[in-house]
Amino acid sequence: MLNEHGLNIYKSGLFFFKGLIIMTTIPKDKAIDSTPALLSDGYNFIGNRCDELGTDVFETRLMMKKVICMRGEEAARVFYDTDRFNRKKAAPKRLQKTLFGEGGVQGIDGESHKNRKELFMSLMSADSIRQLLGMIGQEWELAIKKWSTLKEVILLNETEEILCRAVCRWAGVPLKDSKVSKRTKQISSMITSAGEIALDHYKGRRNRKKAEKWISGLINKVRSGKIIPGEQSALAVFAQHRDRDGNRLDERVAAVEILNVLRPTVAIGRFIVFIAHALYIYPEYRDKLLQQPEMSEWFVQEVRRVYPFFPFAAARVKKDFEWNGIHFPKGRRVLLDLYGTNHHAGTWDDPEVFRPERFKHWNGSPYNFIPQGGGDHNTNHRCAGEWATIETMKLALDYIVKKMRYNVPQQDLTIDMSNFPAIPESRFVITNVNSVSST
Ligand code: HEM
Repeated sequence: MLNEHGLNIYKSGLFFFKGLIIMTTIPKDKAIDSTPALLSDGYNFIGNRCDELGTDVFETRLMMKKVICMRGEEAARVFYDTDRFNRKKAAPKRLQKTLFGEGGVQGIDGESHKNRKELFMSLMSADSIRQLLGMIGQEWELAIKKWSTLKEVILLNETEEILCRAVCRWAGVPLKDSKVSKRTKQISSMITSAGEIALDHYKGRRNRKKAEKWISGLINKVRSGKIIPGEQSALAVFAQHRDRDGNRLDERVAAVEILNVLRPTVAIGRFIVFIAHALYIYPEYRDKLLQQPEMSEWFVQEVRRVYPFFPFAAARVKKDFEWNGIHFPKGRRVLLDLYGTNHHAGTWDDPEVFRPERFKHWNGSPYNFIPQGGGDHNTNHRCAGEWATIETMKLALDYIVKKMRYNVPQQDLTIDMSNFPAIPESRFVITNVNSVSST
């Protein structure tokens, strides 16, 4: 489209003069509203448009509202600048009703965010993560024994149960054997329903309500002294925390935050399925993993980089600012493409190729590899559980490669990139599972 000066306003790099300031017109998506395109392009929605427009930042409309989309290391650096962006009212309501919950750490800013985040980070000491891994390891041992008696195993469902049992124990949340399946399904539904429409979405909302009620009940019992969880457990930390004025967290908000520990830990099951998928597609890495101790970390990082999980992070412009000559108006919703940044050709050679060795030379930037958000874990909204996730994945890789044998029968392993969150259609079925003794 041409503007009144005959310039194509959809392309980046064109300038117009406004007084003495040189402003770049933000490249614009051609569609009147791109919501249908978001649903069909899925994880590639921002990347496809950036490639078409020759830019890393463009404006579009989603649900008829203007949104700025960005990708890449420099964009991430700006996005995580807390002087420029806020999280209040940034995430769509439908995500709050299913995935995140309302009133939780994801949607708060400034001092209150820092204080709340401290509670999460206090759970993530090396010692505490070691304890979690110990519990997950015990569950893996039991699960592999059980799987060897089964005709077939759906890896996603089973690993979610392993993680649900372990994280509840670690978090001080009592969970009877008879309730494991029900609670795992409830938690898993919060994850899958976030991107669903109609019925499945409402099922997710219902499951969130039930889970919040369950955890609120436990918080009540802790506060009235009916149960005494481990001192440093998530249940104790969130139920007993008092702010500077001596006030407790609202019971429902505390429940949301405890679920902010349980839910994403169960979600690591998805990354474990991607590990199994990658080992199936690239079997040559099995030997490398046995021979090179560093390979385990690189492999896990490459799985987090290549496979689709969290597509975007959302924020709102805190006050008007200019970046690279582009105007960001106060209040505008901005989406940072997490998946697209991990696949950015400016940072990653052959970004679509699965090559764990690339992590030998990764520069460790907090802005170019951001599957769980970027910036600083304490002061930004970067995932509190990132280290726990990496260690849990390394443990799973160890079990899958060294402590069990299995077959991968014919099945539909297609990963539909328009599904949020994406997963192989079959959820990864394995058969003939045998445990391998370590002697
Ligand atoms: C399955 C693996 C995981 C993925 C893909 C993941 C991804 C993410 C992402 C993308 C964010 C938001 C970043 C942003 O908004 O800038 C986030 C935030 C968060 N994650 Fe994770 N996460 C995972 C595991 C975990 C685990 C294991 C925990 C806790 C035990 C956890 C706790 C949190 C919390 C509390 C936040 C909010 C942080 C804040 O708002 O300051 N996550 N995660």
